[in-house]
Amino acid sequence: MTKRRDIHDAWNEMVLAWKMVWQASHDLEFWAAFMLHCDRLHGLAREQGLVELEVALRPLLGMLAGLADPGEAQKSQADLLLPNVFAAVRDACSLTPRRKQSDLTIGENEGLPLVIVLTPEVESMAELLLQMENYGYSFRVFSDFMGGMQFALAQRAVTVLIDLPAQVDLQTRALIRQANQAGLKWFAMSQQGDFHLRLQAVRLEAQGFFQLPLTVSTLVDALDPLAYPAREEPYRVMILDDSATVLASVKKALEPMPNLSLRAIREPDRVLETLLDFSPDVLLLDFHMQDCTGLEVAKIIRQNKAFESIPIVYLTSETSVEIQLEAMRHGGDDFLTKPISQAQLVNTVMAKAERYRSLRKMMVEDSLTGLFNHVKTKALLQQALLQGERQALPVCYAILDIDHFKRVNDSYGHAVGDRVLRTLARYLKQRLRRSDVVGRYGGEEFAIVFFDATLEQAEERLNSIREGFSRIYHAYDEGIFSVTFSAGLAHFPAYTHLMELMVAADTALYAAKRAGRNRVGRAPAG
Ligand SMILES: Nc1nc2c(ncn2[C@@H]2O[C@H](COP(=O)(O)OP(=O)(O)OP(=O)(O)O)[C@@H](O)[C@H]2O)c(=O)[nH]1
Repeated sequence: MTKRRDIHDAWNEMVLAWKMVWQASHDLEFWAAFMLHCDRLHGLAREQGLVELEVALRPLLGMLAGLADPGEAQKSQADLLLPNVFAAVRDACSLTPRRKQSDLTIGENEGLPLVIVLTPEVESMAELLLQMENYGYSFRVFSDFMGGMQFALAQRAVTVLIDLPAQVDLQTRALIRQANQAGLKWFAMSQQGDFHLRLQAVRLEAQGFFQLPLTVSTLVDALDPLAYPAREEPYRVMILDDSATVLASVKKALEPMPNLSLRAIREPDRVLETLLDFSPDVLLLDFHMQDCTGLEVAKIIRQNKAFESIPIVYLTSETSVEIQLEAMRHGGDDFLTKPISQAQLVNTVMAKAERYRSLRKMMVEDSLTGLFNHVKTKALLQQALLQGERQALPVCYAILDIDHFKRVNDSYGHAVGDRVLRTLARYLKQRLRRSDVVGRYGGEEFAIVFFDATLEQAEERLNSIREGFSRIYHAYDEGIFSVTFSAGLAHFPAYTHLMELMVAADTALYAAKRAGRNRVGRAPAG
């Protein structure tokens, strides 16, 4: 994204120094360190003839030069000046010059979900939006609401954030109506959070309301479902019935259902292979077939550990309660008595499938972060290794551990610690490919499986994630802080067995910790 790496790096260091000031604005030493970084950036700007950046830095340097007894007032003053510097840095580093049509541009990357912000207070958004860039969004901020909305519509923005004035004027109403008509989702934001304004936002069909100042986590929580909608796979329903008439009527009832995929078979001896291949969320099973009973088929299915919890619903004309109870004792979950009403069939199938899905989700997901849990991550790593071996493709495995996480809990509280874990989880998911596996290994440890990636590719990706994550601010009651992580990386085929690979990554992680943390360690070639 940048062609002036040194400017970019100097700015990042300046931001890190600023964070220290933010946390202790009375500490002169932190101010002095911050000033050194400002000086350095200024020097680079002069060397490279970046006049805009030089000019933007001048008031800040002037203020810092006269600093004697710093505190909150000086912090606020610098807070006002920094967005200008930031905008000039962006201009200097941008591959393409900043387009004049928007007042502030964050994230030039093509393909990133675009968010448009309409606000008269353009500069006040700069820091927040810089943070959001780390989460994979690109932003345009407009003070001209009309121009901004046109841009949003033309560029198919994911959403628009509109700074609502206390009295929503006619022009803003017209713009909002235009967005609603085009199906463009928008959020209201305002310094005020009074009932009257919230009511107006609701009536104007806002997706949500943000009271300013806005935190990164609130914004990401609201934007993620729009930008990255969860891909809900259709429920898979399998039916085994030797009657063509029953199959036809079940198909007629279920096939038009959206979000449902049906697989029908008539031969009992194909049941195991079809279960394996189709992996249904519910099985409809004929109770009386020519060659065997449904009860016998259910027993065969339940002998197999992989299928022991699939819901089985019998289709039967059997009305004897005793026989039905006997069948339930042997692995059945429900009965549908023929002739089956369409509504009853659809309701039963959906209820069973939904419950089975959420049960399976609970079994594989970590409840805090929504990532795969330890057991599932390990199983997926094993699967990736087998696939890598079959297809002669490299597989990398990384274990990540947040640095000094105990201090985060001790200094800011367990709840803030939990939020950091969730932030890292979300950040990892956003920055990795869909084909990569991300899991929470336990505590403050995470694991990644990079499929079909060389050690160099995985290391580069991991380092970029590590740097990005270290730039994210985490908020607590009284300010902000940042954290880093260390990682250990090992790869297949250098390590062919699961345990060898995991131990190698673990050893590399501890070497990275010993070497000073905030780095990626590589396991030796094996
Ligand atoms: N908030 C929160 N903390 C957790 C969770 N699981 C583990 N922890 C904490 O994570 C911390 C891990 O601390 P240590 O193993 O000493 O390591 P560290 O402080 O990260 O230090 P290094 O790994 O050596 O950089 C402990 O304080 C645990 O209580 C969790 O789910 N939520």
